[in-house]
Amino acid sequence: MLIKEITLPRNLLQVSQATLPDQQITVLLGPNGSGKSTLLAYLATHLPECAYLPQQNQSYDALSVDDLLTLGQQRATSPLTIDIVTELELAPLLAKQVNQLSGGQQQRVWIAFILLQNAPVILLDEPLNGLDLRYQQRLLQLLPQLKTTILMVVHDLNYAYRVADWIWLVSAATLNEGQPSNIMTTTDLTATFATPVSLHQTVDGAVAFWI
Ligand SMILES: Nc1ncnc2c1ncn2[C@@H]1O[C@H](COP(=O)(O)OP(=O)(O)OP(=O)(O)O)[C@@H](O)[C@H]1O
Repeated sequence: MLIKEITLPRNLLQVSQATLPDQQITVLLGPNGSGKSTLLAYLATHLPECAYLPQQNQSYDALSVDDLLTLGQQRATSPLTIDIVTELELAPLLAKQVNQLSGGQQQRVWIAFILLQNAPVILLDEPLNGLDLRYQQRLLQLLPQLKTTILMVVHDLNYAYRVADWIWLVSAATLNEGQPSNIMTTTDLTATFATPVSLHQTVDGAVAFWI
């Protein structure tokens, strides 16, 4: 596994370097206000060739969905082989204006806009915001197929555990990183979120976090 060493801002975290595994999914976990969005915004301006989905989307609202997705495609240096419009079921929305869509529909469109750019690094700040179960599941299946380097903020521990190859856990200006089973321990999660977290193993071996 190739690992990118990246430099982090000293004013945000006590650690100055972290690893972003190449073509893997890294999930950034941490409490509200711990600096996850700030870190992603910093990386978006310091990592070359990355596509960035902020927590609040920019306003290209007057554009049609079709035009916005075309803009995403135009930013790609090579076209994506996966059909994102089909994967995220966007065909019925193409003729509509982005600002005429529901919150969850808009989020799907913005995710598609980012993924279509086929960037070597993708930064997603809480991409699950507004997505119902069906599209959370779609994204869970879609992201690993992209085979690109992804760093995403997720609050749902179970989703994080399932999608992540690697975890960054931020808290009190520290960053602990490693494989999900090493970092997402009940002791560390309980301490990080100042909330009791327990872990249950189902009969088929799946792991479930409970709060
Ligand atoms: N626009 C801003 N101006 C001033 N301070 C800000 C601004 N945005 C965030 N902060 C501060 O920076 C710190 C980190 O915020 P950030 O949004 O990065 O946290 P976060 O971990 O993404 O939180 P959340 O889980 O709530 O999204 C917080 O203390 C916050 O108050």
